Amino acid sequence: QPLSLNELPAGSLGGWTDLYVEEGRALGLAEAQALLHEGKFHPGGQPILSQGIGSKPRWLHLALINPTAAPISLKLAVGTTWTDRIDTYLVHDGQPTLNWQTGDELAQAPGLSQGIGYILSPGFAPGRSDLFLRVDSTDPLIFPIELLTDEQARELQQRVHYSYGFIFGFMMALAAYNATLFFGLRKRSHLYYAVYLVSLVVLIACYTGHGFAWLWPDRPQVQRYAILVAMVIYGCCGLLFASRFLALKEHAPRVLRFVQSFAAAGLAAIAISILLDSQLAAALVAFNFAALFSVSMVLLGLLTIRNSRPSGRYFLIAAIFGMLGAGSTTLAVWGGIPFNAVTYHALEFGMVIEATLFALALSYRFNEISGSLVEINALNDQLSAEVAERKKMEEQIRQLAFHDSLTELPNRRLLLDRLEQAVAASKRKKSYAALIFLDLDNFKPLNDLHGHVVGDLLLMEAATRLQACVRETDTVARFGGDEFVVMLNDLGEDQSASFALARTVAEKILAAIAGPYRFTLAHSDETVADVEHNCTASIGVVVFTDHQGSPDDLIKWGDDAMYRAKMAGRNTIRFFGQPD
Ligand SMILES: Nc1nc2c(ncn2[C@@H]2O[C@H](COP(=O)(O)OP(=O)(O)OP(=O)(O)O)[C@@H](O)[C@H]2O)c(=O)[nH]1
Repeated sequence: QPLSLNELPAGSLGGWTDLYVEEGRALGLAEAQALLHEGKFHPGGQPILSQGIGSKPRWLHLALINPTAAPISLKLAVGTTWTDRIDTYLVHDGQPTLNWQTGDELAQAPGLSQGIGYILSPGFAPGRSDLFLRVDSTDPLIFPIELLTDEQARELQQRVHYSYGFIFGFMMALAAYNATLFFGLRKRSHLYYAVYLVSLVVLIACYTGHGFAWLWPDRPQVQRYAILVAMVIYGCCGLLFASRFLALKEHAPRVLRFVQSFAAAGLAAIAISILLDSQLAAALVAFNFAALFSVSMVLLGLLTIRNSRPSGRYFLIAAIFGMLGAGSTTLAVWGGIPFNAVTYHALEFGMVIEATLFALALSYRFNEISGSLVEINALNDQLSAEVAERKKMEEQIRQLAFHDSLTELPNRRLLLDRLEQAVAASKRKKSYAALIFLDLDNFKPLNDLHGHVVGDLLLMEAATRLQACVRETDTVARFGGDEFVVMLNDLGEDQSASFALARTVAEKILAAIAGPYRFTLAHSDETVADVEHNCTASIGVVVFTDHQGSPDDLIKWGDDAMYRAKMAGRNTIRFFGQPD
């Protein structure tokens, strides 16, 4: 029963066709017509003919009738963009009126419509027409046939263009975002993810015919393998990303080796198929690889879940969507499940969901890392604080070891060290230095009368006064009890000038110490008492240069001279080596 062009059903017209499978040599139109007359064609049955990889060429016949008095022009949309060869004949009143060849075997394939197939604009004269289509494809043979009005065809093309615009835009934006993240964060998962997305865009561009239409329209030999190679590369990029994201190297090195071998085997097999120029072998490799790839992604996700890595959960869900999508489309194109809009576009739906979930997985991973970074920073701060505290303690220990805790002046140990340096320096510079040994006079009665606290206050005050008498480069040390030692460096090369200088300082010290001391004491019964005390010092001075003595000698000589000052009635100065 011819199909009326006035009342065309929606969707693919495969159910209205008659079908003949070519055995052996290729037939011409006349032979096909004869076979149709002989009743050798059988009903097409399914709306979309789907025969899988490497099927035999087929003839399809569609009887049509234009019941109007005027010619009707329609759009005939047939095949998929990867169909190798389509020969279309329109016969009116037994006479061929149209003979049209296309398919991705031909350069500048006529009528190629990206994302749809091939679109032809036949005119149907009033009365009966017979449409004969010979289709030959090593790539999976999927053959929708639709007759559309100009308006419907335009709408279909627009819809397809917008959908792919969205898919390409979404994937490329995500890829660019992840590439940027990689350059910012130097995390290779982001880079591999960007590469994986780009490989997916390339794959989609290949099988929708965008590549063939825009990039290599004159190279059908490229088109012959482009989709199949893109399928394998896409799988390898997916595995690369998964291996990195799931850190297989660290957590499952054996699985990583297996994944690497699988990817290498896929690449080698497709390369060999191309070298042998076997499109059939390449198609079998690509489809088997794609199917195994989908399964491996899910297995990898399961493996990481088993190893209780939380980001593996996102990965698994994403991989399941990806697998359902890629698996459905692969099987539909391969001929395993019915080919329709849903199964055909399942890959794209699945991938948009997968990409979104992978992006979530990556941000989750990012959160995990920044969480650890915050912890590390906190630990670092704690550690820095502890190091600072330790340094402070060390400083305190050094202070205690080399300083007197009451007056904070250098103690005897540091004094000996400085004396050693001073002796060495005077030797080097040939200049004089002086050691002033000082003992407070009648200090004990102060302690006895007012207590040790007052004695301490006086010692501290005496230390301050001593420091005020000398230069910063000189040293004032507490030798012990009420004894202090002042060292004067660099008095010059002249002996008598050095003696004079040392005397001047000693006298200055004598005067400074002799000033009255006033303290206000707060007793435990909350009464306050003012204490005034006059104190003097006996001073022994040693002026030395070069190797006149060791530090111990110098101190001893200073002590002797001081003792002479005590003997001379206190509050006076005596020089070592000089008569009284
Ligand atoms: N308050 C206080 N007293 C101290 C400290 N170290 C030593 N003394 C006291 O200082 C006194 C030192 O006495 P001496 O130097 O022997 O005698 P002095 O009374 O000063 O008499 P001369 O030196 O002979 O004039 C002792 O009574 C010590 O107990 C200290 O750190 N604080």
